[in-house]
Amino acid sequence: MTGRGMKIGVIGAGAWGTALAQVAAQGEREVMLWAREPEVVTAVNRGHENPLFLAGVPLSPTIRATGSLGDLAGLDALLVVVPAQHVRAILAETPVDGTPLVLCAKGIEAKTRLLISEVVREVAPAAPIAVISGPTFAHEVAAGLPAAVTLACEAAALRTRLAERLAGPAFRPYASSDVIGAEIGGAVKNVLAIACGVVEGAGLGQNARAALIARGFAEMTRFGLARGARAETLAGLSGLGDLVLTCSSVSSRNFSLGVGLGRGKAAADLLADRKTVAEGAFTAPVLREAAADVGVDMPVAEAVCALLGGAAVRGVIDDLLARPLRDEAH
Ligand SMILES: NC(=O)c1ccc[n+]([C@@H]2O[C@H](COP(=O)([O-])OP(=O)(O)OC[C@H]3O[C@@H](n4cnc5c(N)ncnc54)[C@H](O)[C@@H]3O)[C@@H](O)[C@H]2O)c1
Ligand SMILES: O=P(O)(O)OC[C@H](O)CO
Repeated sequence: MTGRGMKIGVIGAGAWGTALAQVAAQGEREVMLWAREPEVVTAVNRGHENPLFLAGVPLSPTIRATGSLGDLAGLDALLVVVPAQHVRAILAETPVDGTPLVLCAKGIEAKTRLLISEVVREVAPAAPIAVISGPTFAHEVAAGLPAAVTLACEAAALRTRLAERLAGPAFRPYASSDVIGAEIGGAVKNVLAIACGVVEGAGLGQNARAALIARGFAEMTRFGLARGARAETLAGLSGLGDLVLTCSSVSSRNFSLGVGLGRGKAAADLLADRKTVAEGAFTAPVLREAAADVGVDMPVAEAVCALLGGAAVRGVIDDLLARPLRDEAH
């Protein structure tokens, strides 16, 4: 079978799961979308919209929503798009067996320090794994605006089939075999986006933001290389590409969280009662631990942890600027 005939299911009907269902439904192909919220199931099936997470985007009528994970049995591939901290629990209830899983969450599991592919190898050991990651605001992708992603999978045949299945006139997957590299870029950029939001919120200027993106990329690269990622993946769509996007726009939930912190608001207040996820808030503390595990210095990520923990913005910035001078290559 060519990739074009693959039957696709999507687990998670937040903004990104809904946008990816829309991508997979191009050409009037059927897609099964699992939503946790019954009102989302009803809205997608009756009104072809997801007002809770992707308001204002008309969805393809060939997307069928379900609240039962059992309805995903027997499909040819499942896109896993629940937030990183929930992937383990949701997959434990999903009939996966040997179905390929395409991991789309950007984060690190807090209680284990595992990348999501490592979590999935524990919970669904027979499933082949791929990762989609890159600079993709869901509302733009769902509206059919051009976007490109890294599609990483070690198995060349599956990689090709998934790329054939998901590519569209405006959605371009670029193939890679570096699963860990694609995951690390997506997870780390969310933490760095919070830092860039702080720069914006505290009014520190465009020079400071550009410096932070460059030094943040140096941190991402040090950590990624220590964990076995390839440098070209980190410099590609899922690393530098997504870092630049997320560090430049209030469309990013992580950047916006940072703006609030930079204006002196408390993290607890900014995070309370939110329906949408700012993954960097969960990733920052575990990234600090994971970096220490491999002996990598990540001062920007450390600063984000301090701010999320309630430290005053001015003091954290002063500490960052007062660090000993060093070679740029380190
Ligand atoms: N939104 C984007 O533009 C975008 C783009 C690329 C990647 N991502 C990544 O996709 C992942 C999902 O983000 P999103 O933006 O689609 O979500 P969202 O913020 O739009 O919605 C929150 C999601 O979390 C789910 N959820 C909440 N509590 C849960 C629980 N206990 N168990 C399982 N699911 C639960 C909700 O059902 C909903 O699907 C994240 O890792 C995010 O970083 C998002
Ligand atoms: O809104 P954010 O910060 O979760 O970013 C969304 C995507 O990851 C951008 O690629």
